[in-house]
Amino acid sequence: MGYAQLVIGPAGSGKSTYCSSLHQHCETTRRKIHIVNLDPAAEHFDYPVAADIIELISVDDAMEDLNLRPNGGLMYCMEQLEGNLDDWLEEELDNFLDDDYLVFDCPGQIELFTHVPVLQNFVEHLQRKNFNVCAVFLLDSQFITDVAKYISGCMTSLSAMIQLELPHVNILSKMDLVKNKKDLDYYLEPEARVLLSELNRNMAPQYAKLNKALVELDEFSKVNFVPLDLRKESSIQYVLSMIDNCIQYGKLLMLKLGTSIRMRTTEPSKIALHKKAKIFSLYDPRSFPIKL
Ligand SMILES: Nc1nc2c(ncn2[C@@H]2O[C@H](COP(=O)(O)OP(=O)(O)OP(=O)(O)O)[C@@H](O)[C@H]2O)c(=O)[nH]1
Ligand SMILES: [Mg+2]
Repeated sequence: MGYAQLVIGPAGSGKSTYCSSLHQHCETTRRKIHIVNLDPAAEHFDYPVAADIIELISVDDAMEDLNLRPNGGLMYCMEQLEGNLDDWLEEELDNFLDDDYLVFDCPGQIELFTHVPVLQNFVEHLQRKNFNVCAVFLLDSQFITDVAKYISGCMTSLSAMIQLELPHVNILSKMDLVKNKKDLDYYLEPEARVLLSELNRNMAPQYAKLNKALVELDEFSKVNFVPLDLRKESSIQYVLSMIDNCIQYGKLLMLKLGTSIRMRTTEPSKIALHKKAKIFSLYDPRSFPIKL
């Protein structure tokens, strides 16, 4: 059983920076993760690249060979990825161990997770290879300076959730740039009634019916954001443990640990205590209180 995060979100939302900080955090905590670059336009990396789509195709090559513009070039590259799942991806995955933890740093074109099936097929392939996959959707906290932008971010996330049909964690990135954290409480625990009145106040009256329909969407209540401040290890750990929970990372490890503890000690109270400590630190996000 392998584990994977699919890091998605609009362009510039902080996906690659998140991957790099996550890698550093895992190094510090002596945990092994591998970051795979799926962005054929990426040139510089702040993390060691365990596998790279550029070895298959790059946007520059696609643009030059087919006379495409950057967006067309990127979509072409992603189609190439889709067509090479059984060979290129298969070969790359063979380089990892069965229970490895991979983090896929995706491009920011929103069509990739709204209406083009590339990532959907990619995920299905990973699942066939026995990976537990979680979608990690990043939204720039600067994006939600007003309620309309917040709703638009939620809709994008929702469409990724519906398309990918994966366990899904929404992250509000770049929290270090938020001056007044209190302003965000409103969005982190949104109330439909308050959102609606705010929307109506900001928009022309002809949108009132649309606003009401949007805010009352049942699925809308499933979109919740977790703030992430990369300056704080506790914040990274909190987000990571939420994602681990979603993909049940640690369950197998815990079983193995349980067995090895039992082999070293036969005293039942000690076994229970050790197990409890491990379960708590591996699974429970509350063991890493988040301070904003
Ligand atoms: N202050 C601050 N800046 C950040 C943070 N995360 C990312 N940035 C900046 O935001 C910009 C975009 O970050 P990236 O990590 O490249 O974003 P991305 O989502 O990978 O972008 P694309 O790959 O182009 O879609 C860069 O200038 C980063 O330095 C953060 O947590 N805080
Ligand atoms: Mg990037």
